[in-house]
Amino acid sequence: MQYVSTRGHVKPKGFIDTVLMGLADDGGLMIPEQTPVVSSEQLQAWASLSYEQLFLEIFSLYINDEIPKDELRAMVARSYSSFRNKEVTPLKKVHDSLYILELFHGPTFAFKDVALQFMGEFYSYVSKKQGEIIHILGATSGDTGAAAIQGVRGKEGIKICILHPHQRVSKIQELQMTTVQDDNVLNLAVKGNFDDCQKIIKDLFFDLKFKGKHHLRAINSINFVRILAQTVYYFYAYLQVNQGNDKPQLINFSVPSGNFGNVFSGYLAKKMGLPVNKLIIATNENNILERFVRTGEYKPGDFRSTHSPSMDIQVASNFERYLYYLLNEDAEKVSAYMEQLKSEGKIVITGEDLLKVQSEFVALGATNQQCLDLIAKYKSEHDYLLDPHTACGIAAYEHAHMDGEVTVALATAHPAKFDEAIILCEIEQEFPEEIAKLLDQPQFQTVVELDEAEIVRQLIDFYQ
Ligand SMILES: Cc1ncc(COP(=O)(O)O)c(C=O)c1O
Ligand SMILES: N[C@@H](CCOP(=O)(O)O)C(=O)O
Repeated sequence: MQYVSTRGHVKPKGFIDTVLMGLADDGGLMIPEQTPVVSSEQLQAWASLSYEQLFLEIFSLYINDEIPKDELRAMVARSYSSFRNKEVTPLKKVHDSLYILELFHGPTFAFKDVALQFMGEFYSYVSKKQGEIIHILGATSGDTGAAAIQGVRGKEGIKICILHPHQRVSKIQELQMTTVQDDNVLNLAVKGNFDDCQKIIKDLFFDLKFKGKHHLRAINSINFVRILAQTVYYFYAYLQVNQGNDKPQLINFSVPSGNFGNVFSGYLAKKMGLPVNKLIIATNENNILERFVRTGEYKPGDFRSTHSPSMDIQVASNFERYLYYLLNEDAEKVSAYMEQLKSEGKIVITGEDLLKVQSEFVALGATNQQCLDLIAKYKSEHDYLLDPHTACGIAAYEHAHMDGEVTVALATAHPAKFDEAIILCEIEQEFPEEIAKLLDQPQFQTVVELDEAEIVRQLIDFYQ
């Protein structure tokens, strides 16, 4: 399996080189040259596998044996040994048509742990085996940063710098990142929003001289391995829902979305042959994706701070990967569209292409009030406490009226991370011990202006 760029100007690369490259050198995103397809017989044969075994089967379709099987198995076992539930991503039945896939049982209580625990192992492996210098640079709206730091803290040969928007993440997210004292961790709190942070890191990754000189590596979902690791739980959920069914059912997934990484993993799983009906894209009031699915116009709007801060994102970086497939893998067309987005501030998809989008996705941008109402409703009707991101997912599911079909709603974070919203619903929750103990710890972070030159100075100082 070789990997190419959505913009067509990167020579095909193997798996490890693709992960190390992160953002494609031509500014695009790396994707597999062909998508491996899993037959229905193969899928059935996977039904009895554990999460870790399923991970190995799916990864073996993509990694060309570049990591010996026994080493990969050990990396996967270590990655998921830190999860509090042995199923890794357990599925809870709400009623016959709705299941909740809990993705928050990892060390930092959000779905990012599923991929980033493995990425920590991966970077450690290439650092030791290949002597690669690993200087991670990432941007976060709160969860990726915490999970990435947890995945590599204290690991030899690795340094990590995370940019987060100052005072725009939840208190627990901030504590998860900034109470880590290991020398290989730097937190820069940027006086801007997540889109600003993401733009800065993308600019730096695209400066190939700077990237090469400082050995920059990506942990955001611009990195294909993040996408791939996230496909595993779509397969796992499908197999769990259909366990023992003679006639396996097509299912819908409702996915709280921001950077479009999680839902793109679902799209990839579907491309690989997973019987998925609709992918429901749930956003908050930063509803660029909803507007895109409804009208075909992809146009970043005004940034809003909401009760689901991790999804306070206007520029969805993985949208480009979807565009590539929508445009029949025509890299020249993708490049032209991305150029247009830069120069005119929007892209418009029309005609057959728009119908195709609408046949694959349903989308809703939940308002702040809808989000809070859903949290209160599920607590009182189902005694289930949703976090505000998951609540947007459930709001989108209810709006889509998928009655009579089976939908799996992805629970992307634990409510304890977002008590600010839970309190507004007049609900008191008990914090898990791992979260409660963060509250009285000292914090380490450097607050910086939204100034790329200043951020670069901080990075050079840290990486040397
Ligand atoms: C809790 C939570 N839910 C949903 C999302 C959105 O996921 P994605 O960016 O993959 O669309 C994020 C952040 O990305 C998140 O942290
Ligand atoms: N919500 C994310 C934003 C970054 O997304 P990523 O999937 O590209 O890492 C976060 O919590 O940081």
